[in-house]
Amino acid sequence: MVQHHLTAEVDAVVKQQVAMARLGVGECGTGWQLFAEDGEMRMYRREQEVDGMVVDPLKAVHTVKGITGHEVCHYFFSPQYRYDWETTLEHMNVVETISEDTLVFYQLHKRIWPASQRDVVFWSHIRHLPNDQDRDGPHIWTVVNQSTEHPEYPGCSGKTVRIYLTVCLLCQTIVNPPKDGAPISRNDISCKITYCSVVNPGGWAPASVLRAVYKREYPKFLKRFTAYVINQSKNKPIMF
Ligand SMILES: CCCCCc1ccc(-c2ccc(S(=O)(=O)CCO)cc2)cc1[C@H]1C[C@H]1c1ccccn1
Repeated sequence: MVQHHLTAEVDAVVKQQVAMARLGVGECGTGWQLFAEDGEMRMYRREQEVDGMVVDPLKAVHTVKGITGHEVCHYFFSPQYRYDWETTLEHMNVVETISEDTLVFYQLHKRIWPASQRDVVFWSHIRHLPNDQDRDGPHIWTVVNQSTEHPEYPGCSGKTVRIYLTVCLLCQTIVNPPKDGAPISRNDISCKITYCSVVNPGGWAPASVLRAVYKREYPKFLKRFTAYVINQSKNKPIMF
């Protein structure tokens, strides 16, 4: 099978991002500050600037009952559901289908006053990995999104500012089998979610504006997305 020119990059970035996501916030060195908490959800960020621009890495951990890692990654990766949960989207389209588990997206996000409107081109890859703690346990599922270039979407349209991002959603399914040997139901499962994101906002935007936007948007996004997966999955057979 002829390899796509991105195949090697996808494999390298996915491996690197999964390794990073697996590190707890304690282990990846100090500097992680908790900035939002809601029930089981904890959101951390590190204050980081690149060429005077705020690119604060974000790491969120969350545990959600009644859904699996496969289901969380399925709804995060698949384009047909995106408008349902990504409220900051003005337009999205699949630019290229590299394979059934690797797509290239274009996304135009709603303008966030006073900054100019942003857009992004990224490849998105979904993969499951053997669970190295529990050999016969459910696999770990991940989706990695990484900015990329695409000839049809040069980053200099003038009207919008091109952003750059690396995102890793890593999901571990926890099963507590019922004592009486009954079949596993949604009451017996939960999903440990780690969401890592680094967004370079492209053109300059005031640090105070960016930090306020991230502080507001990320918790909203993760709560809304996980609620969406619960609602979509509740009356369907469990996807392990
Ligand atoms: C002045 C603001 C400049 C940056 C605006 C912007 C653009 C894209 C993005 C973004 C793009 C993709 C992803 S994803 O995880 O791959 C899912 C697929 O959509 C996630 C977040 C974020 C933000 C920042 C609003 C902030 C924000 C944070 C979470 C959600 C929406 N907006």
